[in-house]
Amino acid sequence: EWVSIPGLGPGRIHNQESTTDVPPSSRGIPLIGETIQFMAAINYSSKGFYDFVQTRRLRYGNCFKTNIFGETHVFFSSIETAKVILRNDAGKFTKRYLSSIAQLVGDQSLLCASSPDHHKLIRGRLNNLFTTKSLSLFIKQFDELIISTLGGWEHHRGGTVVVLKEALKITFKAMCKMLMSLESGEEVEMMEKDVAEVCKAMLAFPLKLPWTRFYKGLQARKRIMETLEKIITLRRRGLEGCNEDFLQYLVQEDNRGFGDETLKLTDTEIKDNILTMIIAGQDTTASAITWMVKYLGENPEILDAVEREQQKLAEKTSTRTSFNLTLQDLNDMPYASKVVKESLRMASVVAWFPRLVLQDCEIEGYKIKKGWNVNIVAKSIHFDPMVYNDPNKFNPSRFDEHDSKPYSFLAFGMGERTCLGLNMAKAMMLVFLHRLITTYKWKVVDSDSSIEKRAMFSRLKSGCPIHVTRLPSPKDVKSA
Ligand code: HEM
Repeated sequence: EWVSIPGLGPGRIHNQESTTDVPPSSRGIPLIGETIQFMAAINYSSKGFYDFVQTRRLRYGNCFKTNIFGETHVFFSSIETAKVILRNDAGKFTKRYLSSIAQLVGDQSLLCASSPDHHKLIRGRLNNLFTTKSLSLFIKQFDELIISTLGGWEHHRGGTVVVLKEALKITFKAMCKMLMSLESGEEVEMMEKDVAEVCKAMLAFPLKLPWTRFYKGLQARKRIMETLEKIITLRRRGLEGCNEDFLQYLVQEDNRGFGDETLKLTDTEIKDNILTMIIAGQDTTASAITWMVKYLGENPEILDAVEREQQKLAEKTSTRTSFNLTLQDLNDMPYASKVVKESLRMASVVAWFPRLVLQDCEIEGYKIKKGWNVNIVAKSIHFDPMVYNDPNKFNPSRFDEHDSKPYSFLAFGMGERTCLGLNMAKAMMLVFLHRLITTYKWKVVDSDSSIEKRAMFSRLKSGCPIHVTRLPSPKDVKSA
């Protein structure tokens, strides 16, 4: 169970020494600061990074300062500050990841773009890809993918599958198809392994020696870039049919040229951002799906309610010529949508959002200096009892009321850096849920809640193994 700390209002200070306007902190060791404690939490604690934050929140309150990798970091856990920093009205903040992460996903990546102008350019170009039309096509493709994958689960190891492992395979395939129309083959398998190596290296100590995780991650990135280069070259030469995918759109728009060279994305920008979208979309969504299955497995009444809703929908779709799920079907899943939202709150897959301070400013009464890093801890907000009643309880109905506090739900971030793929992520979770529930009776066979060590996104260590037994299909039920 996550520890919740009642009564920690914004800026409440527990440290007697902190009477100045500098955020409370422990000094740590000169130069190294609290790097060791931070890395220890990521590498050894069953709650990962969150353990580092929670220990200090208990000591100092919702705001504390520390030093990691030679830089000053201030962590904030209140909705008021989340609003100030994520809205960024005065342009005082920009995003900045640890430089090791930027090296792995690429310095042209939207995820890491620090310069506001560069971010705006890339975001503008990528944003065009996330239309309702592409979402509808994606839902159909994802549904077909899920049906074909899920179909064999009852024959797999006596009906036991590890949800995270399967979800990672499925979301990887979905991303590759949507982005580049890549479906199977050696290239895809190699890339899947390499993307996993890149992800593993993200929170590793940034040492470039051949046996380190970081080095292996960089090598994997190099191989991915070479594959993407080959694919882009073929597309630019018009040698690869007329695919309706994100890459084709990016290449075509570039060929049209807009008459403005500055709006063109270079091949490096395209490559970095294809990798970015695979990383941003695969691991996060697979982790969220896994947590959702775990929470439902632990809450049978909620599972019953969502089963009723989904079976009703399955009866409806089984009478249609195409029984694939549509965007409209997903809009007709009000309870499952709340299950998805509540799972995202509790899982807090992206636990914190890092920003760089561009100008001296004051937050929560503390002086924050230019050059410092400020971090919004979404997970602390999601588990704050002042924000969510009984936050450790999995309760989708808490979202029945529509008047939630602003900046209280941060699973996809907020403001100018909000997740670009949020509708696709929610769609994947809903389609997965529908097919799992209407195909199988299932139960979780390992209740461990520990988080996987060293993972960039919050992932369940057990991977959530489940045992499945096939249900009769709605058509069989009718004809019986
Ligand atoms: C459940 C799944 C997902 C979660 C929880 C998630 C969460 C997030 C969060 C919290 C951010 C903002 C971080 C910040 O402000 O510092 C973000 C950004 C981003 N996400 Fe997602 N995401 C998910 C799925 C996806 C998918 C499927 C895609 C792509 C298809 C995607 C693409 C992106 C991109 C490109 C950004 C960077 C946006 C920018 O900086 O302007 N995400 N995501």
